[in-house]
Amino acid sequence: MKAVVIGSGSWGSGLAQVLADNHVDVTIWGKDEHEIADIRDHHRNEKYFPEVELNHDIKATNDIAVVKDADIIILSVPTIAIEDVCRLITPQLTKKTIIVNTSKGFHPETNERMSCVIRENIPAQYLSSVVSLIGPSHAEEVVLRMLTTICAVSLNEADAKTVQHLFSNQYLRVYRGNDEVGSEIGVAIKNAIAVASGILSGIGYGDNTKAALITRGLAEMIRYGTAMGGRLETFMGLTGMGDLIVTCTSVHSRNFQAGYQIGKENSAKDFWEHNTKTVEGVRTAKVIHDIAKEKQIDMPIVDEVYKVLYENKEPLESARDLMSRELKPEIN
Ligand SMILES: NC(=O)C1=CN([C@@H]2O[C@H](COP(=O)(O)OP(=O)(O)OC[C@H]3O[C@@H](n4cnc5c(N)ncnc54)[C@H](O)[C@@H]3O)[C@@H](O)[C@H]2O)C=CC1
Ligand SMILES: O=C(CO)COP(=O)(O)O
Repeated sequence: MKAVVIGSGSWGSGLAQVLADNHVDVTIWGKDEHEIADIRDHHRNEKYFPEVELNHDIKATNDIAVVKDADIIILSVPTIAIEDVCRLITPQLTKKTIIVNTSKGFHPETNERMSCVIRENIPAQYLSSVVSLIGPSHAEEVVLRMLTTICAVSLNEADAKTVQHLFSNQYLRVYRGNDEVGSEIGVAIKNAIAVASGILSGIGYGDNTKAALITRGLAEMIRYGTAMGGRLETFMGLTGMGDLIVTCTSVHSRNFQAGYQIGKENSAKDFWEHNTKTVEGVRTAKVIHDIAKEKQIDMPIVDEVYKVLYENKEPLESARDLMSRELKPEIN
């Protein structure tokens, strides 16, 4: 089995190491020459994990021809780059391949889910199926081989099983699922809620606030996700509640960190001017806000994140407005 990981950032490096630990022949392809040279020559990815020595069996290259005879290709780039990398690899493909999606969010213009974007851009003769490998998994902990569980979600059960077995080991346990809609929506929305979690912590609120945010954030995820066709039980699992918890509570989360800065400064201005990191929740908040408005789905937390990010609303005012909404029964 030959695997190629597209993307030499934090998650691409983390997943490549899992495969190398499992004795799979794995090569990382990246466009960033410095990241690739660092992995290839020094077995490190200093930009993301300054203290970590990666598995020496991970190969790395800038040459996209590496995907030619791959049995499985793992896409680990931000959602804005998924269509580009599909177009880049397609002319190289010579046989049917499993494409693994690991990105969390929507297409930057069409707002489509990642599996749909991949199916539209990789011709059927080269695509066995799309499997999304998603769940609560910060790369910073996976590279240190800390116990982690994720889910291989696909409409093709045989390919989901292949991915499940390929990645599972003593520190990474991979479950299987087939609710593509629910899972992909769950892992996208949790990023927008994690921005809210960071904002509230940045303002200075505590654990009660975080518990409230996670619980009511889950209610919004379920309301939106089931309206879009996801199954209720999916949102109780790793790609729903699981990913929501880890992203809303972890210092590793870039979505949480972005929100924290915004809450501390009581403004999103500096974030917009200076951010260079991958913060998927920022665009996701806009997508969910726009679609929920059109479909009249009540999403008060996501709406306030949207207002802070795109309408210059002060986070303190957003928190006040959330608390002074009409009083309701808990289950709705
Ligand atoms: N970092 C993590 O712990 C996890 C990240 N994810 C998801 O994985 C996706 C990728 O995120 P990260 O690896 O964390 O981002 P990152 O910011 O650490 O790395 C992104 C990588 O993609 C490359 N890239 C960007 N645009 C590109 C393009 N047009 N063509 C080729 N390469 C391009 C960059 O050079 C960089 O190497 C995101 O959707 C994220 O939500 C999912 C689970 C865990
Ligand atoms: O998706 C993740 C963990 O499951 C990574 O979260 P961040 O993108 O917020 O760092």
